[in-house]
Amino acid sequence: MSNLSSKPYQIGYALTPKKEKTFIVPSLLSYASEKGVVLAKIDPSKPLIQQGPFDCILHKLYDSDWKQNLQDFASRNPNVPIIDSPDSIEILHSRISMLETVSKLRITNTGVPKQITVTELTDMEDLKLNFPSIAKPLDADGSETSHKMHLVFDKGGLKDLTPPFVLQDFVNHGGVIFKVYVAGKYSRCMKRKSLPDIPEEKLVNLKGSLPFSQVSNLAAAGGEGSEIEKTEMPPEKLVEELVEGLKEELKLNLFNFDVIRDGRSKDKDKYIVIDINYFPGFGNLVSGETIAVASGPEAAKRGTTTGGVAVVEVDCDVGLVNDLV
Ligand SMILES: Nc1ncnc2c1ncn2[C@@H]1O[C@H](COP(=O)(O)OP(=O)(O)OP(=O)(O)O)[C@@H](O)[C@H]1O
Ligand SMILES: O=P(O)(O)O[C@H]1[C@H](O)[C@H](O)[C@H](OP(=O)(O)O)[C@@H](OP(=O)(O)O)[C@@H]1O
Ligand SMILES: [Mg+2]
Ligand SMILES: [Mg+2]
Repeated sequence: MSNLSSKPYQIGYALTPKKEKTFIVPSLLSYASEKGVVLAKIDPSKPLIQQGPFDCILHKLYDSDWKQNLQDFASRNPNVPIIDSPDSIEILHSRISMLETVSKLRITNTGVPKQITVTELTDMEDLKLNFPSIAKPLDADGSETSHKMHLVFDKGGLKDLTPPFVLQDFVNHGGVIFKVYVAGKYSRCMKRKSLPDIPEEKLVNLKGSLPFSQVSNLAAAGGEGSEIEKTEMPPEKLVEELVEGLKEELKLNLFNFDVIRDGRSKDKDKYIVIDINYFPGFGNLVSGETIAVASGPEAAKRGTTTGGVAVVEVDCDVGLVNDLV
């Protein structure tokens, strides 16, 4: 598939400087232009309707001015695919509504860890809590603080935390996490280093809480004989059911979700979803992996955009390219 029209296909992108640096890489721009695709930087401080013209909008900004700007543009350009809809993205910005999407799926052998929302630290005494647990900021809006987490070993560990947060059961899972990247109709599951297990016998000596942030971004522990190498991938069918179910539920083209094996279960094929992210770091895919994103007609089928003609190909060495369907 390639751009059959003589006019270049214009993708307008609105990203933070950090995201632009990791995603709009020189190899992407040159590869895109070979396909008749131009990636044009949007100035989010100016009206979108005065920029362009655009055949597709790709964005990962969340402030209210940008949302209004995008809405004004969409109302005048109903046929331009927006990847992805702010309303759909919003569901992932609360760690409660995020995981509720998984609970709605009717898929056996999967689920989410138990979690409670803590809005204030009073009245914790009579709460039945499991330890160890993980305290995660309630908001998962991409801010620095949204990744600041704590392992909590006993009730005393709660006093240092700042509500609102979710207190999620810590589930031993063998120190390896599975990150499933979804881009339109394509998906890839990859292994990444995770928090190590906390054996019962160690727990008795652990008190209070321990801060950490974004362990899954640690360089893959790879190497011969490492935990990661030895760890089996989840059943393909289960991953596929989760991909299709979450695509339907979330109505998103670009996302990934974190899955861990449930070490509490006697069934070694029980896996739980612990996190879902909009427009993650596709460049983190193992080099040479190539996935393609179908928005436009694919997305239109799910009613997230109204048509449009974008199939984009992500190659972590090259980045994101758009082939017109
Ligand atoms: N319920 C859990 N049980 C065991 N380990 C967990 C659990 N939840 C999270 N973790 C560990 O903590 C890490 C960070 O958790 P999570 O992915 O929810 O945070 P995040 O800041 O949203 O990360 P990301 O960078 O993937 O967006 C996970 O990669 C995993 O190693
Ligand atoms: O290893 P991955 O690709 O999962 O790392 C992602 C991470 O999961 C989140 O999606 C980050 O986005 P925010 O949650 O908005 O912080 C991504 O950061 P970004 O700067 O690439 O958007 C990480 O790459
Ligand atoms: Mg995660
Ligand atoms: Mg996350």
